[in-house]
Amino acid sequence: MKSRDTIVWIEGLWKSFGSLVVNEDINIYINYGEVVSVLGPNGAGKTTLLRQVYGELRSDKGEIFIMGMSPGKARGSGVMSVVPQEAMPFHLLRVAEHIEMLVRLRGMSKGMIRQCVDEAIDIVGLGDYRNSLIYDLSGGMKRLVLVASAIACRPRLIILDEPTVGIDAQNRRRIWEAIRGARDGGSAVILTTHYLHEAEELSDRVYLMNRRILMDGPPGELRRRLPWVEIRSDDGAGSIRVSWDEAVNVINDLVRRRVRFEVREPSLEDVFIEVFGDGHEAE
Ligand SMILES: Nc1ncnc2c1ncn2[C@@H]1O[C@H](COP(=O)(O)OP(=O)(O)OP(=O)(O)O)[C@@H](O)[C@H]1O
Repeated sequence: MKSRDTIVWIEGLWKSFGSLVVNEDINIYINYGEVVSVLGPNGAGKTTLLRQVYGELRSDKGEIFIMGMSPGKARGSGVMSVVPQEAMPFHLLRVAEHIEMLVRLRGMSKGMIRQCVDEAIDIVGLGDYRNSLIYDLSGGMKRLVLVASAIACRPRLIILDEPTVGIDAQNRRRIWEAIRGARDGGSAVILTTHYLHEAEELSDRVYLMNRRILMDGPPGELRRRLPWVEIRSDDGAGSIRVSWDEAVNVINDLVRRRVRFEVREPSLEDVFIEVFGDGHEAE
């Protein structure tokens, strides 16, 4: 619901390319201090949606307000930052120079820049590479430079389109920490990812979309909408999915027969498969 805490308000948004409708009647809100993930299969229209939020694409119909401003105005006033899908940093700059340049472009006052550039470098763990030429960094480290540039000096809204694609586990965790830190500092973060475990770890709320929004809510709430629990036992029965009520009887029986077993609750990936089918590319 829209409230005093709402920073992004999207209502009745439509976008087509020729005859292809990519976003259909999208309604989304994001509050300060919230991480919101937009999830869906390839071609679901996630990037197209984000491009409208950061003012790179014009919507056909509907409204987007960011702190009460149009996306173009919000971008011009420096309240948001973005890491677009497949973005590359400027290769001929050094790490600290890159972050500083992007922060300056957002109009930060000079006195504060040094401190928040250093803070961002620390958060993503690039301290040893502060003065390295970006050209010489690995692909994953270049991604860290982009994320550091986006979170530095805490813009009110941070937009990240698949920020961890192709990133190793250690650097992925650094990006997660950066996102959590931004959230804890009061920024709103909107991101897309195909890594459902990542969405589950990070998000306060998720939107599942395929052209239009099909489901939304906190990950825990969406998981609880699946009416089963999975029990894997060593007695040859393999895995079975039973209702929560039945689970009590099954588990009592396994305990009585001294059979080893594991219980698995539904994950966000199970929700995704339920909504979109199992031909998706989630990890
Ligand atoms: N500029 C464009 N012109 C024409 N069609 C486009 C354009 N941009 C995107 N599309 C089409 O719109 C649809 C949605 O694309 P979009 O990139 O928004 O999906 P996505 O959910 O971000 O996909 P992915 O998960 O693969 O990144 C696709 O069918 C794509 O081919």
